[in-house]
Amino acid sequence: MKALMIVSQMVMKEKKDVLLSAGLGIAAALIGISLFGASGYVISKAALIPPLYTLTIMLALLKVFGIARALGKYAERYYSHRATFTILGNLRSGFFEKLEPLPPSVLKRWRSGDLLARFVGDVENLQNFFLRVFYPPLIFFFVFTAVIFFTAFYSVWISLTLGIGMLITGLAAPAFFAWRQHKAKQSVQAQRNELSAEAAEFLYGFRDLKIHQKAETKKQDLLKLSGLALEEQERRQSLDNGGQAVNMAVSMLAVWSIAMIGAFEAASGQLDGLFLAMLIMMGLNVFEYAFPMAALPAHFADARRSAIQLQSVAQDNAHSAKEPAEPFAADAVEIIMDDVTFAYPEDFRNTLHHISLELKLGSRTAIVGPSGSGKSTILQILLKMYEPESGSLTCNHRPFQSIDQEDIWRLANPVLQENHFFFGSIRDNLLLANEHATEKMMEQALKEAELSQYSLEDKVLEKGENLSGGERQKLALARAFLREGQLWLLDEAFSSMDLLTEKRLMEKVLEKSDGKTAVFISHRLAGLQSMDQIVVMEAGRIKEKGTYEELMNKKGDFYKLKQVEAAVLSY
Ligand SMILES: Nc1ncnc2c1ncn2[C@@H]1O[C@H](COP(=O)(O)OP(=O)(O)OP(=O)(O)O)[C@@H](O)[C@H]1O
Repeated sequence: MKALMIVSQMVMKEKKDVLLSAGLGIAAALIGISLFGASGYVISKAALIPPLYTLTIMLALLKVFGIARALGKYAERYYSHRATFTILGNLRSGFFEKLEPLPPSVLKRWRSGDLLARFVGDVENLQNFFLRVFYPPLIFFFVFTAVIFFTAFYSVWISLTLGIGMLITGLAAPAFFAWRQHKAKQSVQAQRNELSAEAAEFLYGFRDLKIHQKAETKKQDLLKLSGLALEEQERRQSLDNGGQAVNMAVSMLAVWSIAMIGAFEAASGQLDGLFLAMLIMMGLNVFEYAFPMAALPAHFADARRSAIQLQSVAQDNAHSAKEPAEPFAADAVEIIMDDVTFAYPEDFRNTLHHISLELKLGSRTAIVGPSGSGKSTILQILLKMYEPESGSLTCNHRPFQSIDQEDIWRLANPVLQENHFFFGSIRDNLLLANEHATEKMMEQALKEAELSQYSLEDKVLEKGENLSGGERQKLALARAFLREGQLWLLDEAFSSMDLLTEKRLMEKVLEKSDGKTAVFISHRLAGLQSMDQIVVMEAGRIKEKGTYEELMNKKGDFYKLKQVEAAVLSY
């Protein structure tokens, strides 16, 4: 319920439009019922051949009712749709605002297709909350109460019949369908989210599935999910149709009863026969407002599920949200990691054990070690993507916890193992690193990253599919050359390049990052002489630390790794 309260609050933010549309909706409905009632009365009156002026006045009145009803309906639609779309916009931006500050580590917990489906489908579902859940009972209650009250002046029994019809269509039938809806475990949207998550994975992994001849199996799984989603949609449709049919049947029965009671009362002189047609017409019209009540439980359940699904993403934000930190900026960075132990969320083992590391102002550190030893994890922690379990980190003597992630990212100049490239041009992808970069700066960066064969206009496909692995790394370096970060973090930034290109570009990076704090993660051990310290990792622990000379003289792990590398290269 708490989730729906948040949506209700969002609806009430548009109080003016909501109240206007409700007011106009009630007015238009009452005018419409009056129009029908008055038509019935005029038909009956005309049969008694009244003076011409009476008929003229009554017909003029009908025309006024007709115009007023049309205007009222138009205005009601205008305000209710304006409210709906503003609410939809607020929901979208509200959800995005909740997602935006989420650290990538939290976002990674969600499957991309699922997240996208939530962003589109669940948010869209909630727009129905106002039009199909909030609004219909309001109109239903006011219109029925007014008509029951009005008819009571003519016939208590007809008024009572309308009251019973109101209870059945507005309470009993929706309660029955709410119970049926409650029995359904899944919702259409939940099925769609699952289908979307699977479809996204199918598309991402299509090439690998094809190569491993598993595309057909995956396709069958997808078709099965699609079938389930369709089944759910059909079940939901039949529930809607059932609700409509019940309300239609009840309304017909009620109108028929009104006709019978009216005829009996007119025959026995309790009711002036002149009003019989009017009461029947009013009865016929008022039940129109009962039809949306039948679908209300299904829409309510959908809105509730969607609100919960969206809230579950937002809750992650609440968990990770901290007090707003004091802004942090620096011209140079010194980071001290002290006895840091870390485990990935939902991982039972520690990935890093008691890591202590000093990244002094303007120093260069290389982290080496076998695959899986925790090198990239150190970088993730330096980027504040994750918080350590124990131990502390300070940046320029300020605790990491008190520094906003955004401030760390602003200072950082990262070239990670996987860099994302967006569909667009080389220019678009470079501007991402520095939106103020001029054409000249971007051309220079391309040249320095040895990508002069590309122009800024050249196309980049989604995820940089049309670039080679090495070219993608060069483009990532070009981005880094455009940034003015104080903390260079390079994780296997040259791993897809040939040795000569790697050497040249490493020299360029050293030149560009001169005087700035830099961390280089590498499998290769060549060219580390210029590092201020080399850290050797193994199984999440620091095995050795020192300058190149110190480690070579020590003849420990680094020395052995160098020997192995030399042997492999000469092989
Ligand atoms: N997001 C994650 N969730 C859970 N475990 C992870 C995650 N990322 C990495 N790990 C685990 O943490 C350990 C260290 O990984 P990390 O990527 O830091 O190693 P690495 O030394 O950088 O390896 P490589 O040289 O292959 O890039 C590995 O055992 C890996 O399985």
